[in-house]
Amino acid sequence: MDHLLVVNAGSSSIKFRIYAVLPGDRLDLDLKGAFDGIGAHPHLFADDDHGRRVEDDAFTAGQVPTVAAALDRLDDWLLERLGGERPVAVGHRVVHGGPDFANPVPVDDAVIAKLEALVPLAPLHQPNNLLPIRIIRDRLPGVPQVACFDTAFHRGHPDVADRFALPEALYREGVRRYGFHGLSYEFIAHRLAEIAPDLAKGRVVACHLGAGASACAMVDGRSVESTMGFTALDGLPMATRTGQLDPGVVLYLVQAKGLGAAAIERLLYRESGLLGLSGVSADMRDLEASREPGAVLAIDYFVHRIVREIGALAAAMQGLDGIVFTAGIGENSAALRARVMERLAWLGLVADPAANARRDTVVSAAGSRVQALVVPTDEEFMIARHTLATLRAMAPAG
Ligand SMILES: Nc1ncnc2c1ncn2[C@@H]1O[C@H](COP(=O)(O)OP(=O)(O)O)[C@@H](O)[C@H]1O
Ligand SMILES: CC(=O)OP(=O)(O)O
Ligand SMILES: [Mg+2]
Repeated sequence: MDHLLVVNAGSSSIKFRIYAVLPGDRLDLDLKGAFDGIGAHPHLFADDDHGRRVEDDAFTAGQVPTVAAALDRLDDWLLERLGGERPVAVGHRVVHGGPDFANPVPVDDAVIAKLEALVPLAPLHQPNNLLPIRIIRDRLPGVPQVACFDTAFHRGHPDVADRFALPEALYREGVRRYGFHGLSYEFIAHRLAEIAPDLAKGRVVACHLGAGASACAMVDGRSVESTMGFTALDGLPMATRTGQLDPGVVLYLVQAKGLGAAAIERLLYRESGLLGLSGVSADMRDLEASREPGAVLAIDYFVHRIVREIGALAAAMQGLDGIVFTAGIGENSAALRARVMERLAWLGLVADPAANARRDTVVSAAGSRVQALVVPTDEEFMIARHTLATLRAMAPAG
């Protein structure tokens, strides 16, 4: 039996899957797990194909301070799970594909060098995406690896959505509005076509609200706008990232306060967002449980910006047929969804509070002009499909 390994290394977690590749290239999940809470409350867990927990280990922050440290513990364990077998391929999420990569690609040294050059544009993610690629290249030489990009799904944007109002030369060298969370949005588009085919053909704003957060405008299943831009800093506020910020603030930090690039990067990527606003936590669960004024403000700001962006994306599409909530916060916080839906009443969205509390798929009321859905995302499934398709294109089965 052939197996496929999928690795989604993020800013604070490594999600992994092992799939059996069945005849007709159907994918059958064998193992699903994650090392999450890295640097805070590290936790390694995995479930087998029957959903039984086969691994459940908690660590101290000091034992697993970084994604690199987590990978150090994870690689032997994962190779053991493969039982000494070499997977047919390994698929990876890579956050930034830059101007060169609009599709998944087989990884070689030249590709790694190009992706390495994009590290400054995704400092929380790109180094963590490249590390497992290097580890597997060393430990399983010759096993094909495929990089699947968060930017790829957005590459068909109309020109006006792809640009900043900067001189053309900067656009040509790659200073563009790429958009991220593309694997997640591609999965949502795929899933909507199955569960709500009419809506899937319409105008939808999908809101990926996790540690990173963005919204994507989709028309007939294709991305036409994203709140994220050149980097995954733009748009909505996130766990520790600012979201949209007047670039004049950055000039002020340089000119009036003498901050250098490293200090600014730390501020914008790691000390801001829900954490910076609240002074309490980067985690929505902590904020929802807190009565601190900062925690209340952080959630108010998050809701305000989500609603603002949905309005802007609806205007960009000249109308709105539905919204989708996904990722950690979007899938799990009924309170957050309720507040967003309440503020979209003017667009014709009528919530169904009981359905929302139950986390039904459809959380808007029957007859609501704008539908609202909760759709759990599955970036790893999308990576697996792309990896297998890329593998088949490399070496046609015969
Ligand atoms: N039950 C819940 N209620 C509110 N927020 C939640 C809940 N469960 C998870 N979250 C939030 O989801 C976020 C993580 O989302 P996730 O999509 O897993 O992030 P990522 O993959 O980007 O690390 C956490 O910040 C946490 O606050
Ligand atoms: C692009 C991005 O922000 O990803 P994540 O939500 O995994 O941090
Ligand atoms: Mg994520």
